[in-house]
Amino acid sequence: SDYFSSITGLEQLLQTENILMRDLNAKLQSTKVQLQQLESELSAIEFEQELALKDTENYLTNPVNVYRLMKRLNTDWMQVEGRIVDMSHQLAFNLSQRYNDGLSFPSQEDVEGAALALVRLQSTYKLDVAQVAAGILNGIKYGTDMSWQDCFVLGQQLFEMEDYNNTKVWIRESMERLRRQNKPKPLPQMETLNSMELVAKSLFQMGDFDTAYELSQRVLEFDPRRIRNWHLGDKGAAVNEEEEPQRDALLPKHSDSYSLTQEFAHYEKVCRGEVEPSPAQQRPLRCRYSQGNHPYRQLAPLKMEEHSLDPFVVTYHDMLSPNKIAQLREMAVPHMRRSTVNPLPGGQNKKSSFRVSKNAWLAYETHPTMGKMLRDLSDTTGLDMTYCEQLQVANYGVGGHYEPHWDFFRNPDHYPAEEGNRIATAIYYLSEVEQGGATAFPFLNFAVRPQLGNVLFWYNLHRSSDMDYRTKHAGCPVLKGSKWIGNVWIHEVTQTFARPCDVFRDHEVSLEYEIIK
Ligand SMILES: O=C(O)CCC(=O)C(=O)O
Ligand SMILES: [Fe+2]
Repeated sequence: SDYFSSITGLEQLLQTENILMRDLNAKLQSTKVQLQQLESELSAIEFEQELALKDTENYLTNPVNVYRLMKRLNTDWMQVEGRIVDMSHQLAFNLSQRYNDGLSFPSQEDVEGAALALVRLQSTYKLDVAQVAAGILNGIKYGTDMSWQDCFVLGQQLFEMEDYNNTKVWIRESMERLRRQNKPKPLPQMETLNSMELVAKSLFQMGDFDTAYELSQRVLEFDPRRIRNWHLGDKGAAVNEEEEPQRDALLPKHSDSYSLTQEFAHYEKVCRGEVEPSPAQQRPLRCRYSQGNHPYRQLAPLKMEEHSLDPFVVTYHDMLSPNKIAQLREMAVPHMRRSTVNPLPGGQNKKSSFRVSKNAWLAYETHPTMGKMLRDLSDTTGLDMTYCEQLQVANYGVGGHYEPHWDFFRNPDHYPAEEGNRIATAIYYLSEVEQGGATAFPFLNFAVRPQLGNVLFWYNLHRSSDMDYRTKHAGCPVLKGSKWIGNVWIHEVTQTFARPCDVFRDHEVSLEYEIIK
């Protein structure tokens, strides 16, 4: 499972469908030939029957005809039976067998994850549902239209996830699409009509009369007799209060309280690029050549772009070539697992909708490219790399994201005392992203778009080694494309000379950012 969290799993699913498709096609082709044969045999028999019916007595007094009638019934029809049995064997289509053969299928959790991702994108980027359903993202048409059934199933999924606001939007889009469909509408399967009725009844009970009405009208258009399912006193319509406890509130179950805060709404704005730092913040910022901390950089100076001076957040351009990036990603793919959050050493890692991506940890010693990355970082930042975590390569699929968080640990049990906390973070961008997927700093009012080979670097701690709460950051949801990054977390203890501590505690400026607003 966990196919929805990154692109690598999805490729397997595409492969599964490709195999199923070829399978089904082969079956259809081979049975087509057999069906044609049966048809021609049938018409030969029909011909005989016509002859017989025209003049039955004459027909039956001919010994040849009698013999052939006998033979047809005694053997030919048996063969027909055999052929049909063969055909049904050939047609047998057993998905669970394919599952056991090792083909990948998404689980219920995957389908829910994909639905959640779609809704997350819709809300973060303020997308119009009608446009999403038409395969259009921010004005660019990428995919094919969703059918009314696709939209309905998504609405139903959201209903089961108790996200009622979005249920309504998608069910309405589905009904709108159904209404607009000009060509004759084939009668949907009975299960579809049943589900439509069921959702309509639930919406009715929850007080969303408009959507319920709309839905029931479309059902009745298909099958007017179903009006009887709506008669008063109908068992199906009346739900026993005791069996079905009243739902607390019309708030989506999946949405934790954080996503309802002002702070979160502001973060979404930063992801959409609707805010920018104040002029006072921006004025001192420069793009410049820097010699870093290594004499070699006098010949090949670094291209440094400042995003913020306090806290210090910068981009170093062109730190890794496309070739090396390809190598890294290749090395990571076989080890990619669903990302977890805040693992306590020895504790249970947790999957979470807070962070939807896959990652792999790679040891720097295993490949010269990675060793070189560390040396470059050290030369660039002046930091000592003795205590840094293994390289974490992460991949976000469409809808993948990492909600605002701090990289430092607030609980000292989460890091080894001899290494200290995460003093700095360096993110290598190992891909670009067509739309979305920026690294956002909601308190600093900017977001950095992934650019191949760039490194985003910042200090998580004040010089006094207090935590700098202003460094809260996030990976915005990927709207189109797939995002790859390499995280390097550098720890505090060996940095005495590289970044001498301040005698004064300089952390007051960031304290107010600890509180969620
Ligand atoms: O995906 C991003 O841009 C940020 C990732 C991040 O903050 C992390 O992995 O800690
Ligand atoms: Fe982070």
